[in-house]
Amino acid sequence: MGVLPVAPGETGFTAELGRRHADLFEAFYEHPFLKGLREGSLAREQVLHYVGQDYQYLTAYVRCYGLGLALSPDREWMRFFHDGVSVILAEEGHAHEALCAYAGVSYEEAQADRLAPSAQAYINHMTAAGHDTLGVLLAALLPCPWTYLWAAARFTGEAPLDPDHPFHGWWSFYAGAYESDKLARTRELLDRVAAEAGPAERERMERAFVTSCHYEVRFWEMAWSLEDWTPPDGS
Ligand SMILES: Cc1ncc(CO)c(N)n1
Repeated sequence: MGVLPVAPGETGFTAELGRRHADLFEAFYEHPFLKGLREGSLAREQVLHYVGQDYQYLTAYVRCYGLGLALSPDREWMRFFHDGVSVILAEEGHAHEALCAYAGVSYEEAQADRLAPSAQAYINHMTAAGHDTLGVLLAALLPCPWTYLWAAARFTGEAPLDPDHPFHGWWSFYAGAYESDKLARTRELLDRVAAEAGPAERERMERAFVTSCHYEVRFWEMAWSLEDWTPPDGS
């Protein structure tokens, strides 16, 4: 087991989730696609497949924040979802642009016109959570910032990021403060709803969280294997 996503002594619902499912964070970190992002060794078409799908994924993520707005009990929650939407719309493209620069294409050229199966499944899962409770929705949305932030902090914490690293812009974006605020805030709000939820809802929250963790790993696998809708040939 590598570096835990939760600091020793941290308490609360999300700390328990992180501890219980640390194996999925590890699978995320060790996936060959993320290893390729660390080592700067990905094939151009893998990077482009990822960018095209991730653009669509983040668009869906913004829609899920819209569902969160609709479920918000007060303006504090509304501000959280509103600010999250702003960061994604205004900032997160920079991470993709760093990948496009590596592949030598414009952002427009990297766009995909169809979701791959794993991206579609992840989006469907988050959207369904948005029709449950605020707690279940937020639990489904948490692995997105948590896995990336934790991975970026871990990687850039091991050694200073080489300014000439081919994916420097991508790693520095996720290691940056913007996202790290979002993670702390998401965990704080989720801990708060979990404390008020009954056992049945907390169980649905955990299930939603774990499913999203699995989908994070599968998103790498999708990009790594250039997954699309071509039916298996049966051989
Ligand atoms: C699939 C996925 N998960 C998490 C993030 C981080 O925002 C992202 N860009 N894409």
